[in-house]
Amino acid sequence: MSQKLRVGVLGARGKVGREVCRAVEGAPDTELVAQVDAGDDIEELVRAGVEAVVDFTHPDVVMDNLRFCIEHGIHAVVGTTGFDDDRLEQLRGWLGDEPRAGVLIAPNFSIGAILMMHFAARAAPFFESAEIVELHHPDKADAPSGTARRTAALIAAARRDAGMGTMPDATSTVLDGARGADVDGVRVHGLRIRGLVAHQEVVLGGVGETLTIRHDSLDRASFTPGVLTGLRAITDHPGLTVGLENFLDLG
Ligand SMILES: NC(=O)C1=CN([C@@H]2O[C@H](COP(=O)(O)OP(=O)(O)OC[C@H]3O[C@@H](n4cnc5c(N)ncnc54)[C@H](OP(=O)(O)O)[C@@H]3O)[C@@H](O)[C@H]2O)C=CC1
Ligand SMILES: O=C(O)C1=N[C@H](C(=O)O)C[C@H](O)C1
Repeated sequence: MSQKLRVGVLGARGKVGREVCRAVEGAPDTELVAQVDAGDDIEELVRAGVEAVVDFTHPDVVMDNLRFCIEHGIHAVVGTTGFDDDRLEQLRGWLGDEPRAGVLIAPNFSIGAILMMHFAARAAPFFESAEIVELHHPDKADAPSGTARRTAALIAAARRDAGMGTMPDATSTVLDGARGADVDGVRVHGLRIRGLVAHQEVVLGGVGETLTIRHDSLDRASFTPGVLTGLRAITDHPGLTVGLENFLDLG
């Protein structure tokens, strides 16, 4: 076997970070050489000779972490949410025209969730209506979820490509928020319920029928096979990649 990839985890003591550390330690081709959490010194990544980091921290700190990694030529596989177009553009600027590092931003690393998004985009042109319900644990940092925002963007693009207009909705809303958030013209509804992990339904509707596509992450271990896939691919993909589906063959 060739040398193992030297991996550092940012957010190592967090809910997902802990699972990622376990997975990196357990895989035959990766080696966990640094664990960094809030209050630790990020320079530890350099001291430990990290080649690629995994970041599951917080939307407020992830950009500083990535700037450090890019400046030091360290590849990054990022699960942390909060990436809008402005942030992606900023990352492209830091990476420059001849990037040394690869950065993967993935709104969701679970294979089922990626397929759910893929199927929703494929189905969207066939239905007049489409709305998203995302359901998460109440300790989640942000709403709507990164997955819901990405799904809405994919559905909106599929509808645009198919020449579809706005969705039917004659409601006059009497209470703010009653119809959820408008993300690229797609309504997104968020639930925060103790006991849940990460779940999403896409409800599509046409004349006399509905199609519901649902995904459930029942355990945070669901994110780790995708993280390992990202680590194995990122060293050969300098520059910015958005979405793990770019490293999977979805047919
Ligand atoms: N893309 C995907 O597949 C998934 C993405 N996520 C996203 O990942 C992020 C983390 O989620 P989750 O694990 O549930 O959150 P947690 O709050 O459980 O974990 C985040 C960890 O990062 C630590 N942290 C804060 N600041 C820094 C810093 N500057 N450097 C290093 N570590 C830091 C936190 O410490 P402290 O608590 O002391 O602040 C905490 O231990 C969220 O944005 C979430 O939405 C989650 C699941 C899947
Ligand atoms: O915070 C979480 O838990 C999750 N965050 C990601 C998101 O915002 O989409 C991925 C998954 O839904 C779990």
